[in-house]
Amino acid sequence: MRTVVAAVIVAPGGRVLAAQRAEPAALAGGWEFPGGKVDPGESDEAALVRECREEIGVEVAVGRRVGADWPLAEGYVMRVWLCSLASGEPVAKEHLALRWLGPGEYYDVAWLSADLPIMRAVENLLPED
Ligand SMILES: Nc1nc2c([nH]c(=O)n2[C@H]2C[C@H](O)[C@@H](COP(=O)(O)OP(=O)(O)OP(=O)(O)O)O2)c(=O)[nH]1
Repeated sequence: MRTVVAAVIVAPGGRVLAAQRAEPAALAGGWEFPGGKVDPGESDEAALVRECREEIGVEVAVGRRVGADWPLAEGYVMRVWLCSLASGEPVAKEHLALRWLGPGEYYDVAWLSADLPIMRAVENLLPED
């Protein structure tokens, strides 16, 4: 079983960063949390920081975990953490677009099917404004 890590980057005002996948064709256009596969020998947290640096050009501070292992297709599980921005502003290096979703906008994008329950869990963790 391989692990995919993903970062729910939370900014002031309860904004959450969503990223639109560019590939593969089956997932292109769907929205996800920045992240990717953990490399052999790499820790989950190191992979999370690396992927955010590579994909959106920011340094993140890793916070609390969201849920346990979230099932993905094809022998993968996803592990998710709340993160905050330590430095930089996100830019789409590998995605089609990035979008900050404020409270009331969390379901305004077409989340990948695995991500919809994660967004619901995140909503319960974020303080209400
Ligand atoms: N990063 C990320 N992947 C997700 C999410 N939801 C979801 O179903 N996935 C799936 C899509 C992909 O099949 C897999 C992650 O693969 P990836 O393409 O992001 O991994 P990677 O950056 O390491 O890319 P690669 O080196 O394998 O090309 O997990 C999510 O929120 N974030």
